[in-house]
Amino acid sequence: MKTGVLLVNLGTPSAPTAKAVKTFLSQFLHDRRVVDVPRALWCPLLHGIILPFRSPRVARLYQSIWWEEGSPLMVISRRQQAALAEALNEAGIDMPVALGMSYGEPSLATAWQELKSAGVDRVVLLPLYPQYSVSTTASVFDGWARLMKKERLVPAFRFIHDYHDHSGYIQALAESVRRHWEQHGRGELLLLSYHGIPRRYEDEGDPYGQQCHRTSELLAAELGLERHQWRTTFQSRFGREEWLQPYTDDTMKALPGEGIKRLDVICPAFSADCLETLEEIAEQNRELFMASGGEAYHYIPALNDQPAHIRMMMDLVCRELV
Ligand SMILES: C=CC1=C(C)c2cc3[nH]c(cc4nc(cc5[nH]c(cc1n2)c(C)c5CCC(=O)O)C(CCC(=O)O)=C4C)c(C)c3C=C
Ligand SMILES: [Fe+2]
Ligand SMILES: [Fe+2]
Repeated sequence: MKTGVLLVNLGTPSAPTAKAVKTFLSQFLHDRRVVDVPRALWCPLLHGIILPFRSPRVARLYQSIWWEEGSPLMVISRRQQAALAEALNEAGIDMPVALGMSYGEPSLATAWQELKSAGVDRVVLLPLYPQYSVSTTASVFDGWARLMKKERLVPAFRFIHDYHDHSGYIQALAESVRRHWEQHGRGELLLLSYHGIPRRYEDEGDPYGQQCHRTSELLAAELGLERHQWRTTFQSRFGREEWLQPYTDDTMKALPGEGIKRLDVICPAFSADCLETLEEIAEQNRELFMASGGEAYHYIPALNDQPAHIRMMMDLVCRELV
């Protein structure tokens, strides 16, 4: 059998324009794993208010972080794909690596066609979400299952569920923080900000929040931090419902009043930098912290295509070869 790797991430608009953002948001926000409100209530709100008003506003945000080669999330994902393929090749492992996105292009279908053309009949699916969530990981599984419905011969496959406590992941994060401290000095607090989910999803069994807290504990232990030197928060709230707490933005406003003026922020749930880290954390939240009396604010980049991150991906994938 020939095994191939399918790296999956969320996806991103094809251009920083209102039209492209609307297309992307429409596909994303129609996914019942992401928004589970009954369609009769959700669709009028989505089509009447959210898509027309949010798309131009969010397009301006994408413009502020867009790179010459494209959306940071896409550019970094392609680099990860190339780096993993090279690492496998150097190790003498013949395993094609494809990239598929849950929303937009390259789709899972495009990625699967690439693997099929390379003669792959066994697939290791690696959703690049360290912490399992119904809104991300389960949605990758749905996308794969939908695709497989069209196949007569379903390939053998393995699905990497999560890696929130994988030692290579924790060490890669720790290495990144230490390197940052060596280059920029050390803040009084390390804030670990994770993408949020509605609190209700957790109440209904999503282990995401618990896995985020476990990642934080393991990283803090690896760095030898005392309990008052790190904190976990949740960002990127959407809609009126309660999401996982404490909220990142409220924490930013409160920290200087608690005497914390120098802050380091890392976003462990994002395997690649994107709008939610480069704009929301590195820009918007910096402004909140500084306007509330903060003096120094450093965003520590996502693991992206750092060698330690690629080594971790290789380990995750190679474990599935047995
Ligand atoms: C509608 C509710 C949302 C849930 C639940 C959600 C969960 C979730 N998302 C990520 C990672 C990413 N989110 C990104 C963008 C993004 N997320 C939402 C909403 C929810 N996310 C929206 C509406 C958007 C689009 C931007 C916006 O309109 O604000 C991205 C991609 C960013 C990019 O650069 O293109 C990522 C990655 C996780 C990990 C997660 C739950 C665990
Ligand atoms: Fe709709
Ligand atoms: Fe999101």
